Amino acid sequence: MTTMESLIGLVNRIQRACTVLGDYGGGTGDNAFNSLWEALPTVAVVGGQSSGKSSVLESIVGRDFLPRGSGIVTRRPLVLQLHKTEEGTEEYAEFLHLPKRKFIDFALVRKEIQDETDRITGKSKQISPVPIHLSIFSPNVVNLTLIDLPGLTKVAVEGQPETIVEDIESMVRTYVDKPNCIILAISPANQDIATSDAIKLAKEVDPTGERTFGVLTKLDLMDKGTNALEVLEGRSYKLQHPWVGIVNRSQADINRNADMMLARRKEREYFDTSPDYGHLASKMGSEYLAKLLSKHLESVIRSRIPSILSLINKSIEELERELDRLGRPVAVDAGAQLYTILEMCRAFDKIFKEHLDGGRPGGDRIYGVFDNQLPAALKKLPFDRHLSLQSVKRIVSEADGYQPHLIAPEQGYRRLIEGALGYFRGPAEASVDAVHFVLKELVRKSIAETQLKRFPSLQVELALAANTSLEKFREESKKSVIRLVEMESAYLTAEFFRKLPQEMERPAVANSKNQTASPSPATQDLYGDGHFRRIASNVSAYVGMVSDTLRNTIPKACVYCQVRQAKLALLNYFYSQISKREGKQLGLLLDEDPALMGRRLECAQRLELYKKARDEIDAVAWVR
Ligand SMILES: Nc1nc2c(ncn2[C@@H]2O[C@H](COP(=O)(O)OP(=O)(O)OP(=O)(O)O)[C@@H](O)[C@H]2O)c(=O)[nH]1
Repeated sequence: MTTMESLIGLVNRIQRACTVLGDYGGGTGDNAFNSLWEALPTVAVVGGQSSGKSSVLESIVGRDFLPRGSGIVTRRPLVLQLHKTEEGTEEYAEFLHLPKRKFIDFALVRKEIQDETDRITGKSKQISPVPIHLSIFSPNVVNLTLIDLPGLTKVAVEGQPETIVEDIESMVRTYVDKPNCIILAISPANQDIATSDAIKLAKEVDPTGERTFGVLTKLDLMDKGTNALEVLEGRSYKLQHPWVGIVNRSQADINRNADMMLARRKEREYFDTSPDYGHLASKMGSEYLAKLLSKHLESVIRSRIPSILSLINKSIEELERELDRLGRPVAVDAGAQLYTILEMCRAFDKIFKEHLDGGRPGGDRIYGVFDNQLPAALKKLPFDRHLSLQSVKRIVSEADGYQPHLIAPEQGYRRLIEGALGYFRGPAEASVDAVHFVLKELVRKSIAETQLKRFPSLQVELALAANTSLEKFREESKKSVIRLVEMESAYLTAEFFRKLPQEMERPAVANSKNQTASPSPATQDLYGDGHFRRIASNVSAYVGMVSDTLRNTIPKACVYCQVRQAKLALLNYFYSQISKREGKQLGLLLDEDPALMGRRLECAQRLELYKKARDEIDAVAWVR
């Protein structure tokens, strides 16, 4: 195999693989991947209707094989891959959509193109961007790939949708817009070149004429006494590549079923004997055009190989990264499935702990509960109201009953304190709830940060089990903090009250330093408002002390019962559930989101294509 054959062949193989993956030049563009196709040099045949596109293609191939008829015959792109074979070998054609079937009879090729067109577009005369791939193996061709596109029209005819004119143009544009597309612009010589659809479009997308090959057909149909030298010698419209004139079979030849090889010979003769074009004869005709294109395509491919390779390498990296993210496909046997599940649980557990212990955010919010929420709630408790003068008087006298207290209202103190301590339940329970919600949120977050999102059923089940555990921890924690509050009511710190008389007298002592003779104010208004105010302030001081204690002990209870338990045993409940499952049920847990499975498959296929392409390029690119 020569370099030329292998380079064009390589691009052919990559193009075919792209089509299999639904990634083709005229594609819909909703493809998230870089289109490899777009990086590949292609030759697109464009021209107005009846400009002679089919005829040019057929004479390049040397066979009749394209559908003919009135209206828009080419309604899907035809990717025509020509492979030169050894002299004397049999010619045959093959379609990508019918692998393993060799077409020897080219009339059947024509029929298959028609049928395959209709298969996608229906008989509706609609057009479709999905290409048909046809390979022709023949000693009479050069290695070349051409894409035949629907002919540009100006008006819709019988039964065609109104939009057909624009539809065709935009389909053709998706090909010729690409900087890697070589444009084979077909114009008939018996028409003013200024009105050529092909040249109009080429001018727009390739103003410098670098990638446009101008082809002039129907030279034989020009009016007697006129010639196309202005065009062919590049004066009418200048292109970087020389114009090629062509003489195809006439309609009469076609009707007569004139042989293609004979037509080629007649074309040769036409130029060789032409008084107008004799001096250009060696650079005219369909055979010359085919060789010219083949050589050009090969050199373009060669020059693009580094950029194609770098695109392929970049895509391979992207795909591998995406596959890593999507995860490997799930194992089928129960043991491996259980292993996969446990592995994911471990990963989840690790991430969850990192959120709590630091390294990942979120655990600090629990400290926020203890440092802000709890102290603020404690501060807001309505002790002022509970210990207002009125309320203290009422509670103390109710506690005294018919016998007012003599010195200190023992019962009154108890009732006031017990009443006040009841208020601590609220903030205690609220702290437990707040910690619970932080933990729950961290479970959610941790799940999102693992592979678990791949498996919706497993994810739901695990979240459910984790939350059930958290709920249990919350209950325990509530019991504990309530117990802390109740313990404070159950036994009051006697020492505090033993100290009281001294403290009551402290202001008096202080006073006595200055006014030695005056009696202590404490004794003065023993049963007046001052007495009750003092009781209120004593109770308030005691309650403040309890509040300080609880501010320290409630967090300990929450951490002990909830946070520590979550770290130790969050998934225990899940594990006990899982161990009861049979193999089949395990498999169900690992049911993946179908969209995700599809995506993985797509990535894997594409990765394989790109890797194969890379290997092939490596194998041929440096052969000289
Ligand atoms: N005499 C002569 N007739 C030609 C030449 N090229 C094409 N024709 C005729 O022009 C008509 C249209 O040619 P096609 O090759 O079918 O043109 P097309 O651009 O493929 O047409 P659509 O597929 O309908 O868009 C046919 O009858 C051909 O025989 C030529 O160089 N000389």
